[in-house]
Amino acid sequence: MSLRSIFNKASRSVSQLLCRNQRYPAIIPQRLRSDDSLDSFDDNPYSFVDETFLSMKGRNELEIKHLLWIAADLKERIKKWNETIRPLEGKSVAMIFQKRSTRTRVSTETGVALLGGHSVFLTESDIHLGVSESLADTARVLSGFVDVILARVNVHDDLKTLAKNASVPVVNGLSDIFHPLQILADFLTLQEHYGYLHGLNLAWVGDGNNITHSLMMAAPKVGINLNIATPKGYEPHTDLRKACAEFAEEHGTSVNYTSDPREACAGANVIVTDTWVSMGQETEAQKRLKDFKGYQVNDELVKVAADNWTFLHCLPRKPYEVSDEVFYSDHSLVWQEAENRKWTVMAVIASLVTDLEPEIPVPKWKQ
Ligand SMILES: NC(=O)OP(=O)(O)O
Repeated sequence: MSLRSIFNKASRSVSQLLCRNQRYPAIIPQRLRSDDSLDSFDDNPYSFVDETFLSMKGRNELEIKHLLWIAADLKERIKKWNETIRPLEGKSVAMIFQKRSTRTRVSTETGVALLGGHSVFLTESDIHLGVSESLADTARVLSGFVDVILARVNVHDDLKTLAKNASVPVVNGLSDIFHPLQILADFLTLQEHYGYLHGLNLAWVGDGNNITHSLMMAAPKVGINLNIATPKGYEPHTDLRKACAEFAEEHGTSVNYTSDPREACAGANVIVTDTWVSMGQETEAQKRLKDFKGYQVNDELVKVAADNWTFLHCLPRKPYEVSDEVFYSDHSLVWQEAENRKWTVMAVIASLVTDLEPEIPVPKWKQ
């Protein structure tokens, strides 16, 4: 045994001893189990309870932090200590994709494999999805084969249909309304960079889209203050603004909306943006490029940010929304953020179907 591996082993043992009394309550998988809970799937896509992992609207502070802790634990133990952790041995994940993907697809496939599981990538041309077999029937059939369904859909209602009819957990791999997996990766990245989440001021600059909505459902709960700048007509959904305000009030955080990117970025620790033309909006491209003029995150805009500012982007990136100077700067955490998609989706899937508990010490959430 080399000196290095003896040192690694000793460090791991000390970590495990230190964290023994610091566990959060385990997350109980909140799957649909009885007809009673079907009532929560009403016609309003914004008001349902998050029964599986569709939006993070229904996830509380402890659950979000527990997922981040599991993700950090997997990253440290597998990547740093080279441990073998295989809680998904014998388990399968169906990955339904109605849209293209690099990060969500590859992070899930490789992450599930790393945990000992098996994934099946299914596009609309592979299965009878909504064409010669209804989504509901597809959900019922897949539930007999796999332990988790992860789906990237055009319309959020399709996720609800899958979740309503599946007897296994359904994970949102992106919909028109939410992208919760991305937000977990963002939080893990910020936790790694700053060493805490509570008290960070995060400025969103751009479209009030699925990423914005997911940030709004989670950031106030973990102590992050939000300043959201969108052009008129591209604001986040009103019902979600109401929910976000309630989360902020409950957790003592702030949420502000403006159409002025400079106002949103003033004093910001974290600046986040996304493409101005999401998948499926290609026909609106010309109008959107015009409407978002002045919203580029660039050297001029970041002058008003805090000295320790960082930049996040879910990717893929276009130069319209962020200049090369910012995107490739030392302040940009985008590659670390992309990698963290893997550790966080692993945490979500493992926590839904196994009793996996973290072994590293609980992260320090406050400065
Ligand atoms: N951020 C993200 O979801 O990337 P993909 O579209 O490549 O999955």
